[in-house]
Amino acid sequence: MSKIFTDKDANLDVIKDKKIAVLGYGSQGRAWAQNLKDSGLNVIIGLEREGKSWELAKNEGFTPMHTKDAVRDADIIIFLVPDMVQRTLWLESVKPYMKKGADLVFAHGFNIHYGLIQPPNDSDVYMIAPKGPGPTVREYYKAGGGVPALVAVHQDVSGKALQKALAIARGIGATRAGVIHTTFKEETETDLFGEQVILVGGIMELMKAAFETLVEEGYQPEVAYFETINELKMLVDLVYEKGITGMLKAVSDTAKYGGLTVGKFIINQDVRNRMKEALQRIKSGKFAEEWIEEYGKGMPTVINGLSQIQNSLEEKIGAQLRDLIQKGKPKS
Ligand SMILES: NC(=O)c1ccc[n+]([C@@H]2O[C@H](COP(=O)([O-])OP(=O)(O)OC[C@H]3O[C@@H](n4cnc5c(N)ncnc54)[C@H](O)[C@@H]3O)[C@@H](O)[C@H]2O)c1
Ligand SMILES: CC(C)(O)[C@@H](O)C(=O)O
Ligand SMILES: [Mg+2]
Ligand SMILES: [Mg+2]
Repeated sequence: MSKIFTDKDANLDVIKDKKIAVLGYGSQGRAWAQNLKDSGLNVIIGLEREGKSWELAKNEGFTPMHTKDAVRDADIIIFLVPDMVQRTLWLESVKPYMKKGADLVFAHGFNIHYGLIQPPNDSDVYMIAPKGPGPTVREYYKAGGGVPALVAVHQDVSGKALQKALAIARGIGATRAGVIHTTFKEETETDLFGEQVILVGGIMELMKAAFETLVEEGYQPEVAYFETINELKMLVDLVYEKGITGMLKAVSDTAKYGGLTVGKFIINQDVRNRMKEALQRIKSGKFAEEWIEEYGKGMPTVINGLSQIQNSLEEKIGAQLRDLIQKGKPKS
């Protein structure tokens, strides 16, 4: 079994006197900045523009600075802007202004693994990759818990890069849940695979396909929504709490039999073959190439895809039912 690092393996002392510049105040940036600050660390926020993120950071107790000023005397520089923005930010606002030998830190390996950022030889380069969305990183930390993470070291000039990665993992709460040591390559490839094949792409299309099949066959959309989208959370919660076996034990024997037989008919060998194809595209760098090109064109596929989803029947039904559904949620 992989070694799992927890609080007892991570000491904040190694970074407690360092100035930490968090670049970006979005999904992860906001969560990391607040968690690191609440862990007693010295955090400053670096942003390119005085826009929405700037206002939010200010309203939440930070004094944001322009990136070039934030990195000037930072000891640790954390890239928490979108992956496609990091290279330009690095070249234009970090590299020319950073202190010699400052640490470069990432939450995902994309830019280092695919060679978009070439760090100087005298910097420690490491990663702490939370295995969950930014708002959850904050929510779990505030409630006394944490979201698990992976750590990896790309360059270790000081000989302390892993210790510092674990300290940051502790500062954001991840060592409360468990941290695994990996490589930039393994994190990048598995993270992209996970979000494409199941967490974002797979689950979204499975929900949509099941919902739309029922509606096309004349069933009430509200019934279809409860069945194919809303209840998913409860079954995933059971898997989260008690494993797949625990989930199977909670459902009827009819659901167990139907699930164990029809599940394999739906997610069949063809699907597994296409999963391997998707992984191959990631490993070969083809996906990265395509994503960089899409970003360069202004992300038309992302913008159109999002707009189609926003205007879909399942989203309209979900919006109508959500107030009522939320009232049924446990209050704790
Ligand atoms: N979103 C997640 O839950 C998640 C989970 C694990 C790892 N990561 C990784 O964390 C990093 C940050 O991702 P995110 O989703 O938190 O980013 P995000 O999209 O939420 O970042 C938005 C922030 O980046 C800044 N920003 C946006 N566009 C910019 C531009 N053109 N120039 C300069 N600054 C700009 C702004 O401060 C903005 O608030 C990425 O490497 C991502 O892969 C994200
Ligand atoms: C939250 C995810 C999907 O796990 C992350 O990898 C991301 O890129 O947002
Ligand atoms: Mg990701
Ligand atoms: Mg991920």
